[in-house]
Amino acid sequence: MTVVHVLYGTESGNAEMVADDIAAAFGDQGYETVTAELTDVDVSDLAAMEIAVFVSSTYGEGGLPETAAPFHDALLTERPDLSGVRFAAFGLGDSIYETFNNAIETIRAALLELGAEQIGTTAKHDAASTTPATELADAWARELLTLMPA
Ligand SMILES: Cc1cc2nc3c(=O)[nH]c(=O)nc-3n(C[C@H](O)[C@H](O)[C@H](O)COP(=O)(O)O)c2cc1C
Repeated sequence: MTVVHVLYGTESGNAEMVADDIAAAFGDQGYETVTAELTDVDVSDLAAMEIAVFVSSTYGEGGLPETAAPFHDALLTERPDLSGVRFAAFGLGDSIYETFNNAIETIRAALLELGAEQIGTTAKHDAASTTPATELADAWARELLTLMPA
């Protein structure tokens, strides 16, 4: 069965919890999952991933978390051909900021530019809402599972 890579960038741990939840939802359905922080992902390994789920919070003025920025820089420098990669995207942010959830859009844009194809909708958790990120992650992962290739 397809291996699902869940790759996250975080500053204070919320994206890691979400990544763990998404991996658990896929694991429950029999998928093999690999969860990794983006600092530990080599851009040159990305092209071989059939399915990658990106999870990232936003920091500063709409910037990437420190653990995701080097990965994004490397993507734009090394420019791997990602035409065989399907990805899904889950962002965490806070609507108090004008730059709400910018980081996941930045990552999405780079992946699409390099030929990767998105599956499903981009989730955008709002820390100002009453919905816990893990609750949104569970619902979103269930929806994503229905879109997975056989
Ligand atoms: C200093 C600081 C700056 C932030 N900047 C933004 C921002 O520009 N846009 C946004 O949508 N959220 C912003 N956030 C909200 C975080 O993205 C949100 O709290 C998220 O859940 C943190 O996830 P993490 O624990 O995985 O880093 C900021 C939070 C902090 C503490």
